[in-house]
Amino acid sequence: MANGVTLESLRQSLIRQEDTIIFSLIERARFPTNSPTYNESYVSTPTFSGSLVHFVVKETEALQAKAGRYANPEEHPFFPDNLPPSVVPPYNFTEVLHPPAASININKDIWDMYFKKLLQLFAAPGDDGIYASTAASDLVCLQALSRRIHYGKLVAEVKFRESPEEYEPAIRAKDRDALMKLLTFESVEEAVKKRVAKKAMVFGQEVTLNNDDNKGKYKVDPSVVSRLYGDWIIPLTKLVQVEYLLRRLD
Ligand SMILES: O=C(O)C(=O)C[C@]1(C(=O)O)C=C[C@@H](O)C=C1
Repeated sequence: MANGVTLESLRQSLIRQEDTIIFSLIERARFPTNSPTYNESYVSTPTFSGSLVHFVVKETEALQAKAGRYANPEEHPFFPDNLPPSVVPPYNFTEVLHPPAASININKDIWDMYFKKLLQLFAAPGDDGIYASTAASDLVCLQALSRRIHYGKLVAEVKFRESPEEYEPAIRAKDRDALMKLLTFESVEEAVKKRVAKKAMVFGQEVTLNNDDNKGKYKVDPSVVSRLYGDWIIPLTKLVQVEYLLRRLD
């Protein structure tokens, strides 16, 4: 494969990204749900009105755009409209993806999934007033999830290059179901779900000098992490793969 990218190397990266995602969930779980962070009338300035989390993500993305973050094809902003240009020298990222990939950004779905489904599964109900830090940890979670899910573009490219003759008829027929079948490896998905639960146990345990303390107490419920992957993260990664493949022959 050109550029040294293989399905195996991409899977290794997805495995490493599990660590980032699980640590980000553990950090967010330090805070209770803190619902005022998501109140649409919390911030009102002459140039912005909306929730605190929206404000923090939008303003942070503007700064990171200036620092060149979104010149990297692996990064996708949640609020792409009116982002300022980069002020840093351009880096020549190797082009692995087919150019229409750039039009795929499912962060809106990721945003909705995170706030409507995921958050209440791992943040305890309550309000401690620490809203700015809560929003900052939400941003870290969202960026880690977005990076992982959009990695589907690379995974799909490699799968296509490995067997174009299998994918081309389904792409031409715009047959989403056939593409979904071709790109699915159930045994890999099962391994991912088991591994992330195990990582949540290891990373989220209380570490004490007395081995017997806190047995079975985790900072984020391992079965919830497994469910986040099985019900949302993997399906959205597969959705990105289908979207990418549908444009692969454009
Ligand atoms: O490893 C792959 O082949 C992927 O496409 C990644 C992934 C995942 O999201 O973890 C998605 C679809 C496959 O069924 C297995 C795993």
